[in-house]
Amino acid sequence: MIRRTKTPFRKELLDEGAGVLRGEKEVAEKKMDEHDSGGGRSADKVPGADDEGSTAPLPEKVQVGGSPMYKLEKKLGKGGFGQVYVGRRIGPTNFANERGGPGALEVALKFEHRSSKGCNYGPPYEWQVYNALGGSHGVPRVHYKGRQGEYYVMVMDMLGPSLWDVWNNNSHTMSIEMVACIAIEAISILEKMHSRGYVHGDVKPENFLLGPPATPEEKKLFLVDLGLGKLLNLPVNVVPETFFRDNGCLMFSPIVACFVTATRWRDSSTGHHVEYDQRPDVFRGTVRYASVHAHLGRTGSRRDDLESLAYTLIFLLRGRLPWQGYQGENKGFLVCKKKMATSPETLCCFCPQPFRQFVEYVVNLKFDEEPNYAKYISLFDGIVGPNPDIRPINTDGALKVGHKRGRLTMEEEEDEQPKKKVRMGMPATQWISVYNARRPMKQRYHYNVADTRLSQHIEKGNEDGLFISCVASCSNLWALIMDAGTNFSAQVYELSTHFLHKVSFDFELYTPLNANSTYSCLLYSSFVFTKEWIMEQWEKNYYISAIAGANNGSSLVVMSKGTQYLQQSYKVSDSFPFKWINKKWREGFYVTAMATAGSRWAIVMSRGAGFSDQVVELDFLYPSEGIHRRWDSGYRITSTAATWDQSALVLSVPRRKPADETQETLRTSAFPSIHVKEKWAKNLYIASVCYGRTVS
Ligand SMILES: Nc1ncnc2c1ncn2[C@@H]1O[C@H](COP(=O)(O)OP(=O)(O)OP(=O)(O)O)[C@@H](O)[C@H]1O
Repeated sequence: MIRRTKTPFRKELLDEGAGVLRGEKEVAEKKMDEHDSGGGRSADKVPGADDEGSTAPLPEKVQVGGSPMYKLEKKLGKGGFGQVYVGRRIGPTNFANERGGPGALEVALKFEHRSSKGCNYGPPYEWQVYNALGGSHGVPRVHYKGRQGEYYVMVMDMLGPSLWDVWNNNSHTMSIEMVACIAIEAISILEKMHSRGYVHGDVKPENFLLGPPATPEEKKLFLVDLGLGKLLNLPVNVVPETFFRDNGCLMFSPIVACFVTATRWRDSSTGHHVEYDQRPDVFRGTVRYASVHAHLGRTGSRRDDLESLAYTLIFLLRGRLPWQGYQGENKGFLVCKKKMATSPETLCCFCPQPFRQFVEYVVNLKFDEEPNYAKYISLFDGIVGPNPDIRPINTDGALKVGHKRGRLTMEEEEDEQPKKKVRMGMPATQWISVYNARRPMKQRYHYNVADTRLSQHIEKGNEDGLFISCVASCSNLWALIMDAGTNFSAQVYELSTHFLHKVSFDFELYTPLNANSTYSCLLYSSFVFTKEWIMEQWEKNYYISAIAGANNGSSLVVMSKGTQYLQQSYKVSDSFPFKWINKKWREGFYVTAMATAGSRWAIVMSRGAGFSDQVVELDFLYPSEGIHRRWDSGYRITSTAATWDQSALVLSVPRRKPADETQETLRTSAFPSIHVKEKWAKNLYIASVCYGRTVS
């Protein structure tokens, strides 16, 4: 079985991969920009698209893998990696004249340059997927493939226009019946693909093609572009170094793992669902149609294809999606935020009921939940005409799914529990409090504490032998948790109005490994005050042990002596700095404290944190599903922070397992004062607390 390892090597490896993905994201976004501004052009057919293939001229004639000879004719399309041309069969041949099939007079030739990112390890990854799926329901057949000169060439059945072309050529409209037929057929195509263990990963109107016009297949729907897995390829220059660093050829396997899990939801050797993971800097797909989970960097699974299909259908029906038109560097974040904030009712306000129901079903699917394809198909039965022969799109494939339909829906309806809806379109903020099992100890909390009252509580706590274990802020008032069991020997704190709000750059500071070495830091005048204070404390062997930020920009930094930390580094940034965290993970740092002030994040990472692995769950609401999955794998929440938009939870695996691993979390609209006492009665103590966005 291919498993993701929990070694630092894995982090490094995936980070390199993520670098590639960020590159790909730009491609996807660029395409969307073209799409958004031009309005009349398909994302795959943007002006200047020809430039990319200019590394080497395409051959005039092609013959690969025992195929007949083809002459290149008109260009059919172009994507991020490949160029597709009509190939006309020429010359003496033993092949019978066929319309389709291996002897077809006209074929589609897909060229991919050997230096393309999809070909770092040899033939494009898409070839493997076509080997497994080609010719199955809704997937075109590939007849020959091989390399000619600088290009990998795939000879496949010629198809017709894409759904985007049809929509575009029909004044940006499509009839309800047509879209309902597309829904039925597309769900059945995805069902077939998923049943073979694959997910597509880039479902969008441009990737659904009809059969060639004026042929018996002109109303048949096909799904193309099966090569999304290639996006996880690493660039050639990082491969050798990464491969050999751990000095074992087995180190190929994590690469294969991150490669394969991109397009398979089911592990081919074990038959199990692939493991859940979230890497917030990884994005696969096309911004406009991507699922929210894909935006957030979660491992792709069947639900993502269905969510993208839902957006595809609504786009074809309404001609526009509510998150179109965002531009700039922050586009992915803004689009994702808008998707989260758009309820199925709002998204489908001008669409017939079945479309809304479909959206509702698919956005509520769990990571490894088996979609009920038959039920989704049956939603659209009432819209399409009763006679399948005169439907605008052939829905034959769906009949096979439909055979099981009656039975399935009945069983399903009996068993089905009402589901909690995840996307209500109504943002709200709450307290998140995390409780750990501990040996009985004294813990004290204060909340709604104004700046002026802070010192009094802290001094009293110190007198009673308590030190601050965590801090948080709500409505510019502080919450303070003080414990007897921190193991700290001394503590200092700094209340500052200059910590977060004036900083307009990302910056970081390092403590020296020993007190004599020089600091390596960047200075920004507005930050000097707190920065200098922190550095002074670092000199005296105090380390940041808790941090909170208020909406008015002020901050509370608590530094303690007697921590196990060896070195510390922190960063303040406008968006969640996952890339930086990733980099620091590779250097042996782990997140030990987090805070937000307005929409800014402050992250503290430490060496010697006592963790063997760490992950981040980032979402526009409380990421319950991810947390439960992580808990099951031995992770426990160690830091929390939330802005008005997002909540981030850091989960870690401790090097030394506590005797009792119990951890509970609460979300409450008011500070959980009564609940805390109930938890204490069970020897559960507050380990982390924050206030911010947790419901949507
Ligand atoms: N078999 C085919 N017959 C006709 N046209 C095709 C065929 N395959 C692909 N095309 C056209 O070429 C375009 C690009 O193909 P495809 O999506 O496979 O390329 P890609 O480079 O892998 O794309 P992407 O950038 O989305 O990954 C399609 O949108 C479609 O217009």
